[in-house]
Amino acid sequence: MDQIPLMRCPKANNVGHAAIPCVDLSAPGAAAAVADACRSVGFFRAINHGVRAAITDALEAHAMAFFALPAQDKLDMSGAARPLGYGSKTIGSNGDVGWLEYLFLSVSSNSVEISSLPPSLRAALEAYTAAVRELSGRVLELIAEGLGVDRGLLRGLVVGREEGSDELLRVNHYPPCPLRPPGECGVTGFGEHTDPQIISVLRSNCTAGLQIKLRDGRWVPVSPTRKPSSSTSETRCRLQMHICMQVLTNGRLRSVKHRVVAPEAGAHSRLSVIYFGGPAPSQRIAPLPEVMREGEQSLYREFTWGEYKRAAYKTRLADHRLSAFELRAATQPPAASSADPQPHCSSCMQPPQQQVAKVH
Ligand SMILES: O=C(O)CCC(=O)C(=O)O
Ligand SMILES: [Fe+2]
Repeated sequence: MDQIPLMRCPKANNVGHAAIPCVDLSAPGAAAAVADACRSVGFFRAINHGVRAAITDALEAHAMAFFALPAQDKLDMSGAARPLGYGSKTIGSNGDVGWLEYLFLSVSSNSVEISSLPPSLRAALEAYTAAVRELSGRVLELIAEGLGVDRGLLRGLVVGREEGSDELLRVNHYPPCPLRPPGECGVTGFGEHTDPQIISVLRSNCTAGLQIKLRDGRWVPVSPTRKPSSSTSETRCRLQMHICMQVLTNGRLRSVKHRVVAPEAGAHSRLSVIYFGGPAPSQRIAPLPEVMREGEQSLYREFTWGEYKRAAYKTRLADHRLSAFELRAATQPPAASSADPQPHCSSCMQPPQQQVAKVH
């Protein structure tokens, strides 16, 4: 038994399902639709993406079997997350907590780094990574096309680099939480954040919990996907544009803030798998001249991916990870933190409190 502090997570506005674009990646207008979704929301649901349901189903089954093992076995197989490995309730090393356990892996060279994972899980992770890497490459091509730049420009940062790239896979398991905070609040599964890489592909089992923040500030739930029928060969994936895409496009594409509310007692466990694509540590990151208009001021200074990652690992989940690289920061006094204020429960009108709960 463990004792951990829990944060309350306000429930989202129940209005936004329609606000999340759905893009058919095989349709003729896919490039424009993807670029539009990345400009407006920073998040979309993809269909006809080519990742077969058999691959996601196998990963889901093997991951669930792994999470059902005793805690010590999970730690012995993968090591404690620092930041890679098996983690439970703590996220990163800067004080973030959530009602979840997870595996966080480097999957850069087509082979999952943690060699002591069960072979069937490793094989499922490798098959999934290969499929999702390909999907990410296609989406990066579509984004480039939608932005009117060379098709290979963004893909080349992440996929097929000889010197390797920075690809990570996170498998999150959120068991139902027996606690019910008062009012319209749930328990935080994964706190508010923007993902740190260039592109993320998120796939979850058919459970609710994910919320995203729209440009107008409203948090909206992302509706769970339906179980695929036997005639459907692929499940739905969600794609998110991430923080460094914001730099590369000089703010044209925005990172989306998102968070997860843990399932309530009696609900199904949530399982999500997120692929995070990023470049090699030596890659220089700066707004792409091809994307900018003549005379446009760069909003960010140039940095290397390695420099950015070192800074990112020092931040907390809700922190704004780009502040050190914003050029405005050099001329204006920096805000204490550009993260949103701590969430309040709308119905109980109290700041979230830390509750101490016993969890298994
Ligand atoms: O579990 C989810 O659905 C999302 C988790 C997430 O945002 C992350 O791991 O970065
Ligand atoms: Fe995330």
